Amino acid sequence: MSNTIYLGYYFKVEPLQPAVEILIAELGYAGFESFVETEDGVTAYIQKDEWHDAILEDVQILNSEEFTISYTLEEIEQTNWNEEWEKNFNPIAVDGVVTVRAPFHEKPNTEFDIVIEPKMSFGTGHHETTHMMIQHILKNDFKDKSVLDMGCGTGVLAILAEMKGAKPIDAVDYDNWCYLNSLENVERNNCEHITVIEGDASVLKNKKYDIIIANINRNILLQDMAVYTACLNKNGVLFLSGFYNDDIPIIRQACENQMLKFDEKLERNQWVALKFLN
Ligand SMILES: C[S@@+](CC[C@H](N)C(=O)[O-])C[C@H]1O[C@@H](n2cnc3c(N)ncnc32)[C@H](O)[C@@H]1O
Repeated sequence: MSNTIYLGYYFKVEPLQPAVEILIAELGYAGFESFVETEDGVTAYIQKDEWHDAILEDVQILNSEEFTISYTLEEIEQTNWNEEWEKNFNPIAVDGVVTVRAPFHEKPNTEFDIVIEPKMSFGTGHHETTHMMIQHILKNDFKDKSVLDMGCGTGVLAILAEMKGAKPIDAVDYDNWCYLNSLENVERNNCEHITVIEGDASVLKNKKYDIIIANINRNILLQDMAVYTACLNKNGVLFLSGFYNDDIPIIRQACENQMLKFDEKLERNQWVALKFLN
């Protein structure tokens, strides 16, 4: 890690909230890896290798007339990411039942205590979509269910599924960093039933699951929906997130094309997490 070249985008945002929160979420989906909130906005980092010309094209809040957002850009050699995120990562509590925290935070009193070293993978519980997927997992029966966590990030959802009694569990991510980070976090939480796999939907051939959790993004979900549903057992459950309220009709249609039935919606700040039944 020590010599990786990053690009730092220094965003100035006026007024700050909720624009900064939305900006971070959108940049996260565009591929930015790390964020540091500042007095007048936010600094967002992306590896130079991951950067492309159209990186800000889908960041819709930049076109908003409600907020004034400007930025400057700088190339940096980042050597101390851990220190940056440790300063900015607070524990997250979901519904007073689950805490997602880093190893250096104090042990909480919640029923489920998930310790993750997020470094740069998505899945600290801070994002709306992770938060709602945690809520879905809490509300549903996972005892002895086989589970796929597709796009596992830090592995946080797979880890909670195991804590709720699921087994066996496959946690899949196509990003090498997320794969390694999930392996670390699985071990850190003493999970025994999770297999972490590096890859995309192509690794799902001949697999079957009672429950599939996929918090990815609209386009990947639409692209891989048929593969997911082929892996879902009869009476299985599919949880989807990583998209906005406005995307529901197209996602619902894709699920209904696969004969899945819409069952429940959770919503936070226009992000949604849907539950479908097979
Ligand atoms: C929004 S994050 C979700 C992380 C975590 N599951 C959570 O809920 O916080 C989406 C993850 O999906 C992964 N991903 C994106 N496209 C993928 C694909 N086609 N196959 C597998 N993983 C993918 C990304 O690397 C990222 O870690």
